[in-house]
Parts: sequence; C-alpha cells; structure tokens
Amino acid sequence: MESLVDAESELAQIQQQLKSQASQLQKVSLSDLLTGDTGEQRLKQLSARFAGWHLDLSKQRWQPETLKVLADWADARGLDEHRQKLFAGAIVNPSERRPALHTVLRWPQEQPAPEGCEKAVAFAQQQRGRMASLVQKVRSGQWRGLLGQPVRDVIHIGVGGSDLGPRLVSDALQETHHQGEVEVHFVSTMDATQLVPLMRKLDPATTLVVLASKSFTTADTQFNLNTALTWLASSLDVSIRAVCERHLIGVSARPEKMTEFGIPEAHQLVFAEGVGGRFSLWSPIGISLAMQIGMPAFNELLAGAHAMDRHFLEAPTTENLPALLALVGAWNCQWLGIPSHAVLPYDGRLECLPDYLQQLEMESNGKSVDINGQGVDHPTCPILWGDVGPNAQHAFYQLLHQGSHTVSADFIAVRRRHRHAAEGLQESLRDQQQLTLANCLAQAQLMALGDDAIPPSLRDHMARGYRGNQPNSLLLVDELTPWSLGALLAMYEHKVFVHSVLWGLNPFDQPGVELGKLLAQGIYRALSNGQTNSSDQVKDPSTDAMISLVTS
Ligand SMILES: O=P(O)(O)OC[C@H]1O[C@H](O)[C@H](O)[C@@H](O)[C@@H]1O
Repeated sequence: MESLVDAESELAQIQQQLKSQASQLQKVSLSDLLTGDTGEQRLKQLSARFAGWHLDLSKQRWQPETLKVLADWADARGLDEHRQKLFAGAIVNPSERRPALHTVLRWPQEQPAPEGCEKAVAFAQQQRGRMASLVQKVRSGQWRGLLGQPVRDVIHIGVGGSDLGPRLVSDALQETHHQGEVEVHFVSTMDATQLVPLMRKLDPATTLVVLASKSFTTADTQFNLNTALTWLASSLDVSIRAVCERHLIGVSARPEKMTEFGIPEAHQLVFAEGVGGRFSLWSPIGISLAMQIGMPAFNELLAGAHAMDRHFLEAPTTENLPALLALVGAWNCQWLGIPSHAVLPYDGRLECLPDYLQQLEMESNGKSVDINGQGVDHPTCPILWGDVGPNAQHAFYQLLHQGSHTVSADFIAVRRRHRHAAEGLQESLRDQQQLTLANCLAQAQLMALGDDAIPPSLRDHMARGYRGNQPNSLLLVDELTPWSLGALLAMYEHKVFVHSVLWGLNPFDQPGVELGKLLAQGIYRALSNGQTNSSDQVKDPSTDAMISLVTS
C-alpha cells in the first residue's frame, strides 16, 4: 500500500513538473530555443540514431530538461514492466483477453523464442514457411489457373489493417523491388471503385485473388470478394466453387470460416487472434506484397522490424527512437495542448504512410476511456493527417505557415535514391532528390522559426505573418530499403504502445468501430427491401428522409 501511495505521489510530482515546464515553454518561442546560445548542445541532446534512421527533435518546443522529466514520467508509468509483458506474450489486451503478438511474427528463426512465446513463434514461422511456398509457386509460374495459365495479376482484397500495411510497403518498394512477373492490385473500398477498372483490364485466366481478413466477417471485403469471384466464374464459365479452388488464397485468423467458404486448406494461411489487424503487415496478410517483392525482401522487412524491437527493448529511454517519438508526441498533444499532428513524407514512395499511421495511431489510442474502463481527463491521440510533403506545399502549407491552428509534424526524408537509375538519368534524378531534401529542410525550418526565417537581405521587402512555433521532428534515413522501412514501421508501432502506457489505454482493441457497422446493416436491409427503416433501428426524421430519397 505504502509503495502505491509513493508511486502515485511521485507521478503527481512529475506531472506537476511537466505542467510548469509547459507553461514556461508556452512563453518562449521555438526560434529563441533554436537560435539561443545552447543551440549546438541542444541539437546533440535532442537527436538520436538507430538502424540508419536519424531522429532530430531539436525543432520541438521542449528543452533537454523536459525530455528528462518526460522520461521519468514514462518510468513512473511502468514503461519497462509493460514492455516486458508485451514481448513475453502476456495479456496486454484485456478487453479481448489477448496478448499482442506482432513482434512474434518477426522473431528470427535462428534465435530461441522469448519465454512464454514459444508456441506462438513456432506457429508464426510454420505459417511463414507455407506462405513462402505459395509465393514461390506463384512467382515461378507453377501456380496455374483453371485454363492452365500462370498468374500475372493478384487482386488483394482487404480493408483497414488487412490493406493499409501491405499497400504502403508495396508502393514504397515498387521502384526497387519489382522484377517479378506478378502485378499486385489492392482493393478495399466497399463500393467496388478499385475493382471495376480491374475487371475491365485484367485477364481472368491469369488473375489470382487474395482474400485478406482477420475476422473473415468484414462486409467491405466479403462484398468485394463476392463480386470478384462472380466476375471470374462468369468470365471463365465455371462455378464459384471451381474458382475458389484455383484462383483464391485466403488469409485469416479464422480457418474454419475459410473452409466453410470453400477455400482449400492448402490455400489457407492463418495468423493468431493475438495479432491486431493494424499490426498484421508482418503476418501472411503480407502475402500479396511478398508476391511482388519476393520472400527475401519480405524477410528483410521483418528483420528491420525485429532490429527495432531489440532497440525498443534495450535502449535507454532518452536514446530510444520509439520512446522519444512517443514522449514528444504526448508532450505536444497533452501538455502543450496541440490537437493535430501532420505526417509529411518527403518521398513519394511513402504516399500511403499518413493513411497507414492514421489507423495505427488513431484506432489504437483514439480513446477517452482507460484500460480499466475509467474516463480519461486529458487529451489522448491527436488528429493525425498528412500527405506527400512536396505536393502538400501546394495544398495545405498555407495553413501550416499562416493559419490559426498550432500543428505538430513529422517530416520523413531519404538521403540517397535512384542509385540504380539509367546512366543518362542519374544527374537529373540526383538534382530532383536534392530539390526534395532542400524543400523538406526549408519547410521544417520555416514551421519552427516563422518570420525569423526570413533572410536578413529580404527583411525589408518580404511580407511577414509566418507564425512559426510549429514543433516538428525530422526522421532522415540513408536509403529506403525493405529493412529500413521495416524498422520505421516498427518504430511507430512501439511509439503507439508507449503512448498507451503513458495514457493508461488499451491500444489493441477498437470497440468504437462496431456500432456504425451494425447500424449500416439495418439500413442496408431497409434499402434492400425498400422499407424506410427496419423496426430495430432508432428512428430519426433526417435519416428516414434520406433512406426514402435513396429508395425512391
Ligand atoms: O481484417 P478484417 O477482420 O477484415 O478487419 C479489417 C479492419 O476492420 C475493422 O473494422 C477494424 O477497424 C480494423 O482494425 C480492421 O483492420
């Protein structure tokens, strides 16, 4: 009892320190912090490096002392104890009574499994072995469709965590890892927007469908699958069952549902219920991606993520990249009250990163009830948004620089690129890379310094009004490879976990997404049978009127 009281009073003291530091720092401009006497030292103390990723946190509205208190806060919140539980496969998702096993999926074959995770590691590796042989069969042309032809196109059907991760990595590695014969196409939207053009241009005889759905119940995915199978069956003039046997691979945590659906066991891949959808990229949910980049590159992705797992487990908090990202994130949204965070990749290959992080962060920590069901009396996950930085400069940077909202930001950039480009193109592509990096650094500086960034020679002529004081981090990597990308995504996964520890949340469930789906089912029934609304739905004149309009 005494130690609990001590722990609580220590925590209260730390939070008091953070509160007073926040009010002090609200009075100091980022420009003063950056350009003051301690500028150089500050840079050293507020940056860290691992796995080729350099993290610069010196353009954040804090001091090295703030970081120290934030690290104490993480300590007082029991970060290490929670982290050990995560990696030991303990129940860290109490509402669903599950562990969180995403780190198990990238545990190296040659290393003994963490205690408590032996079975989970063995199962994950067994399924990865089965995945590798299916990938080999498709990439080598051994897999033949109903008309005896090899696969040329894969339609990956999945949504949310069964789409965003594989799509992001497939996009990001398209330029460097796409030698095979197989084209991968991602279909997620329930209205068939992505499926219709594919059904027009692809050859059904050489098309394979990958059904990716942890629950195997998600309507978006089931409806897209139904349409795709109907297209294949009618185009090839065969039964849906025949199509399921030769043009479909299923990936799910529910093997019994895949069997019931008619997917041959040999074409089923399974992952554990303890792997969250938004943490499932590393599981067989990544099979379509592996068909594009090959298993060696997929294993590189896992190896980079595992290296980040080790770093997260072992590095001291103030040198620990995921922990640092989490501490500065919590500092901004909870203590400085900044409700919005922009993700700005200065590399078009990372176009899907903001979407991926929106799910990872907002579906994990977008909560106001803590892990014990108690209300939380402070801000939690910020509103995350973003786009490819150079394009966004011509879209929403006006608001970042002269708007009325404080926005924190992550800039993400790659130093070297286009090394394998054709001889004659190397110079102009190198110039484009230099231009991109220059814009990244300039915009990060302007977000921090505002008017103070105006060059002295232009001060008399240049219009002012650049707000500055927009705290931002820079993540810079030498090259974008499967390994460095794996490390980056694992870094963000662990950032999310640290946030959940600081805020006392369960980051592995998503109860808030269910009721909307349920209401949609009722209205779907009403739309299907032309009624205004089904009897078990709550009635409101506005929705009823719209249903009538839709059905009229
Ligand atoms: O993979 P599935 O079970 O089809 O789920 C796909 C997605 O839908 C759910 O509604 C959740 O919001 C996501 O966490 C999940 O990734």
